[in-house]
Amino acid sequence: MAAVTRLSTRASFVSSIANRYLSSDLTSHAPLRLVPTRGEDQKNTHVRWVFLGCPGVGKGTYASRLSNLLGVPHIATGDLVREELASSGPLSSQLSEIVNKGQLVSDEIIINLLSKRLLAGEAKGALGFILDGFPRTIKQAEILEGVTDIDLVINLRLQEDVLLEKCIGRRICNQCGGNFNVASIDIKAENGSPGIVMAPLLPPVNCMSKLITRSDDTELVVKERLRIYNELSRPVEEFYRNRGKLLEFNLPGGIPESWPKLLHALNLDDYEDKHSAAA
Ligand SMILES: Nc1ncnc2c1ncn2[C@@H]1O[C@H](COP(=O)(O)OP(=O)(O)O)[C@@H](O)[C@H]1O
Repeated sequence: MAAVTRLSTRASFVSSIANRYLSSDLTSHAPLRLVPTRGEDQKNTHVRWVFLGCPGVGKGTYASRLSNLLGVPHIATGDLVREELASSGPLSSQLSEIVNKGQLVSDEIIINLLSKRLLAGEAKGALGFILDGFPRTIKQAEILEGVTDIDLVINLRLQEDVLLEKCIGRRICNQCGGNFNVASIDIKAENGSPGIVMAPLLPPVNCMSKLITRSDDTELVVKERLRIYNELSRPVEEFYRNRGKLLEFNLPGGIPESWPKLLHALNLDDYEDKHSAAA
């Protein structure tokens, strides 16, 4: 029940950070608001969770499932970057060069995209968030800490050879946006490390002809993203570990094996039962 209790923690009003943390040219953009501007005494039920983990680990998959279950927006900064890329707006060519090399976009650009997304959610009355792909640097974690209390940080873990295969096998339907994976993973237990089996996550027939691969999911770029994760994002795990907020979760396999265990780790097994009974 601990997680359900966390769902009803008090709302906190978040004010502008732009002039506290960012370069002056950003102060004209939307401030980063992480929680709607409602009364502190109002009993808002919301979640302020963060997903950490290497590229390809499944942050998007599990964050999106939890978002549906808990009725909280799933905000993936990678999706915001890809939307900006697809919009052919002023940032588009600059972003495509960075993303296709597997590098990180500047904190300024990311905060700006995230702020806009949060304000749009706020305008629709969204409460709380499940962040995926942010924070990715210590500076981003400090910015986040300056504006809101994060309740929980879930760190998804998988061994690196599996991550590489999963990224390379990832496919997206360019019509419905569904995420699939053609990789069939079967790694035997070795030298004390457990084996892992992950069945492919194949698309329905009507998506088959519309599958695309992300331009940054090539072997070379994935290896660079993993290197950058280890250098810049791994310290973020330690940041939250030191604050007692990190839940480490070693994925035991694909979605059928991992999802129930993740719900159990989050004390949400009852929550899912009640949710499906009410639906
Ligand atoms: N918080 C962030 N800070 C900087 N760059 C980011 C951030 N989130 C996403 N990006 C950019 O978008 C790309 C795709 O992000 P994402 O879909 O989260 O990828 P991954 O599968 O590597 O976790 C990243 O490689 C990076 O260039």
